[in-house]
Amino acid sequence: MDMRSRPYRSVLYIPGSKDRALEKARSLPVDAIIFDLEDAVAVDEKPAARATLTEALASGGYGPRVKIVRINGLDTEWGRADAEAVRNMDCDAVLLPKVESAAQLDALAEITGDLPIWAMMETPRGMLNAAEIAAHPKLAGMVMGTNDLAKELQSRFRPDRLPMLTSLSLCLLAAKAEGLVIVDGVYNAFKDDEGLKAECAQGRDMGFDGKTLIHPAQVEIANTAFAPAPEEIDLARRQIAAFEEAEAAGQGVAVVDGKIVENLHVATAREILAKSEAIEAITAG
Ligand SMILES: CC(C)(COP(=O)(O)OP(=O)(O)OC[C@H]1O[C@@H](n2cnc3c(N)ncnc32)[C@H](O)[C@@H]1OP(=O)(O)O)[C@@H](O)C(=O)NCCC(=O)NCCSC(=O)C[C@H](O)C(=O)O
Ligand SMILES: [Mg+2]
Repeated sequence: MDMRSRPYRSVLYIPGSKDRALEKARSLPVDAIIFDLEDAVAVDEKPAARATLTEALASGGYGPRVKIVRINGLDTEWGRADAEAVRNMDCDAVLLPKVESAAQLDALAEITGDLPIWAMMETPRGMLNAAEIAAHPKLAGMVMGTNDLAKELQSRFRPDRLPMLTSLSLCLLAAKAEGLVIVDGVYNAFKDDEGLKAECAQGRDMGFDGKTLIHPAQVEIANTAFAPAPEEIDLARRQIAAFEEAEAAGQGVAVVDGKIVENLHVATAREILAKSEAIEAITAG
């Protein structure tokens, strides 16, 4: 399956330094994993984490989960060594934090070659340059870094995320314009299921492909929120059938449940069914 057509409902951060978490992730029903060498790893542990992660990935066992390694920024003392190590790791993509320009992606690509790049979108300048960043030829996905963004914006947490909406929308527009994957930021209160559900629902409604997570307890909620619901699948099937029937009768529009169905709605219905099948395929396999 092509990297961009895979599901990304649940994208779990795992500190690259934590053996127990690296082991546990092999059995968690997540769509993708971000193996972190940046903020989840203490300064004293950075070089050791790089070695631990290289070994864990070489040992395998992560199955169909997309494996993304988040390195430290290239302007830090660890960034270059991380990028050189990632080039030889068994992973699907490299994730660069605090991306603010396409030039930063060029610099990374010089080290990591053909490996797809993902960008953390988490600074005001990154938001303003989102279109340029998304258009980079090596970029495959964007990850919202809402903790860093809140720090930079000096905004407060609100359940409705009003202070974040402009930034989330700018990155969504940039990612969608280029056909990239884009996943929402983390929900820090990992024991607050209701809060997480609400934030997942908001992210799903906005058009995000999934949510980044910090704890295994968050996985099921994200998987449910970002998968097509049974009612959506049923409606998609009925829309396709009704439209095909209308077309056969020489008409360009059908009506289902009192609402019009045109070509564009059929395209969305087919995407819903394709996503549902992709989820079934990775769940079964
Ligand atoms: C938040 C945690 C520190 C909590 O850890 P812990 O106290 O160990 O939790 P539990 O005892 O409830 O853990 C139960 C079991 O689950 C495993 N576990 C915990 N977290 C993970 C994980 N992320 N992946 C895999 N497995 C995990 C424990 O090992 C226990 O296993 P077992 O022993 O078998 O029962 C911890 O969850 C944690 O460190 N989370 C990740 C934090 C992180 O990655 N932070 C950085 C990313 S967030 C960010 O930076 C986003 C962005 O840049 C931004 O700016 O917004
Ligand atoms: Mg961050």
